[in-house]
Amino acid sequence: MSTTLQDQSRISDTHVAGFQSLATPDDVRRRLPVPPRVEAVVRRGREEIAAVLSGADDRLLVITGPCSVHDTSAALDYAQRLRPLAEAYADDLVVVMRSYFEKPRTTVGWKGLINDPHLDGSHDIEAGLEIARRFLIEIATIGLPTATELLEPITPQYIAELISWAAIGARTTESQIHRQLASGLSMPVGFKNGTDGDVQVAVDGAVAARNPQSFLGIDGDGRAALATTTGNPDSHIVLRGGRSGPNYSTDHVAAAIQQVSRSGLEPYVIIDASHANSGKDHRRQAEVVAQIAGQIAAGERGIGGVMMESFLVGGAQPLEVPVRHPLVYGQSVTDACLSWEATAQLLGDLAAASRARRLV
Ligand SMILES: O=C[C@H](O)[C@H](O)COP(=O)(O)O
Ligand SMILES: C=C(OP(=O)(O)O)C(=O)O
Repeated sequence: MSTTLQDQSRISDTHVAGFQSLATPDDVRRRLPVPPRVEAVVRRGREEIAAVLSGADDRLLVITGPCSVHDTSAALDYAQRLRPLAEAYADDLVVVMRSYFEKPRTTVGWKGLINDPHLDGSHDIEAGLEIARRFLIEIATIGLPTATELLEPITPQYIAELISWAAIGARTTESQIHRQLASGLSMPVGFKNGTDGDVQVAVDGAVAARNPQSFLGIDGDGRAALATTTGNPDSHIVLRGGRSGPNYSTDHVAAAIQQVSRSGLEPYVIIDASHANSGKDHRRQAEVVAQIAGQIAAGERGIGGVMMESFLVGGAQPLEVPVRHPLVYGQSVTDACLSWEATAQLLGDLAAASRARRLV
């Protein structure tokens, strides 16, 4: 821990136990550079997602993967299984792997692999940033674009260049910091509706992100910097349900499309089948995906994408930090996930729905 002028003051940081300097974003990027194949996968992913969400590509975006990555080997195993299906359904689906390292908590809990990569409360964030970056390179090397939630305004400097789709989550969608951040990001960004179910905050977030912004950030050297952005043309909204209930029904989708259109956004939404749309019940999530597939097959063009929380083993297991007992391989330690078998079936159903939509 370093000693600073602030440490010598008795009125500053009275509730701070310490600061620890980290490697700068440029240090980490130099240690783990982007290979040309990875750059091509990230770029293609971004372009295809943007094309789907602007109506230029009539396929369906499917974002699928674990609620959180806690064991990179199991998540790589998932990616190896997902890749052949992504290829098989490439005429109908743009498949992107959920690779979530930052978990927003309702109150407290494990905050993800970047914050606590050893799952022991040591909060080795420097290691977490490198593990996340290495993992994203590995997934892109397999040939899959990745999706993540960006929760902290500083982490993007370390990992964002490897990501093809980003979410601003339900708990931060109304935050000016996150809207400003999204305005400078290089990939399409989805704003979730609020935890109370309010869709307008997501629409407002997407509009704010399309505009140029000036705000406080850090540069590649880790120094405080004035960041000026040009605005992100590929911001959109994600329906995830809320305390007021689910919002994936035909009526909810029609209302949301009207709402985004009124604000000047393209008439497309992504639907998250998990979270408050499924009550975090993975069995219910499968029913929600099936219902959404039905809407798509019936010709609903406003559904640009579907998100599924999915891992190798269905459900979720409790996580005690530090971990004292072996964890079930390939099972979520945060929200309940669809099993691999259920996911494979649903990917086929969504591909069939996307095909059917072209004929309506
Ligand atoms: O997706 C994950 C969770 O829904 C979110 O992080 C909140 O989790 P919590 O309510 O268990 O804290
Ligand atoms: C936390 C998540 O979602 P939401 O912001 O919708 O709760 C998530 O997708 O992991």
